[in-house]
Amino acid sequence: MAPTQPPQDRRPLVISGPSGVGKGTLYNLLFTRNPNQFTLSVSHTTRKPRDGEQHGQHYFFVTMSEFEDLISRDGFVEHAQFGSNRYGTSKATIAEQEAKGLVTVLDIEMEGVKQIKASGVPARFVFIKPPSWEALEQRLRGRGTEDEEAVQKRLKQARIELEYADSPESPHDKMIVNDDLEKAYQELYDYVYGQGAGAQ
Ligand SMILES: Nc1ncnc2c1ncn2[C@@H]1O[C@H](COP(=O)(O)OP(=O)(O)OP(=O)(O)O)[C@@H](O)[C@H]1O
Repeated sequence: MAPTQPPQDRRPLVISGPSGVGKGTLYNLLFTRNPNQFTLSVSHTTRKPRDGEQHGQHYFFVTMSEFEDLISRDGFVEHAQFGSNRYGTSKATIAEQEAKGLVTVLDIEMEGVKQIKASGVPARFVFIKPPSWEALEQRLRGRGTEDEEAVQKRLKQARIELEYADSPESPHDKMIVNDDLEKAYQELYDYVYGQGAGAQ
């Protein structure tokens, strides 16, 4: 039987790793097999909503001045700029989910991980690794969501992320190689619920 209670350790779970390694696949398994215990963090962004995107579900869509106001009030655990748009995870968002008894999962890239670590906000850091470089390339291409230029960009960034994860500055509490999906899930589950929990 899957546990009906969230893990005892309710600190936010920061999941990072190169694009295409299977982060989303793994935490979505965690969510569906253990319902009502986890929640994926909803970010703030200054970019415009795309068709079908809902405020509060996909993102909190805010203006640049609202975003900057929140930065000045130290309201983010991490924030970044991509192109002309800003993205961030607010402290209030995490606190609201914690108050509901849920564990917040943050799917964050390397710079965000560094900021969260530096902020001192309590969190658990998990890094997902590919079994090999070739496997990562295959997964990124196989997913079919990016054109070749975007694949190359993601692979370049992947090298940087993997080097950082293996460096002494790496803040990760747990590294999981996502080779066999069920094995990787079991490792994630055991870490999240405590040693030897035994995935259902
Ligand atoms: N263990 C696995 N073995 C083989 N394929 C896998 C495995 N885990 C995930 N995949 C596949 O790899 C692809 C990338 O997975 P996913 O989209 O979850 O990656 P991601 O790390 O969340 O990427 P991004 O950071 O770009 O959102 C998907 O097509 C997924 O089905």
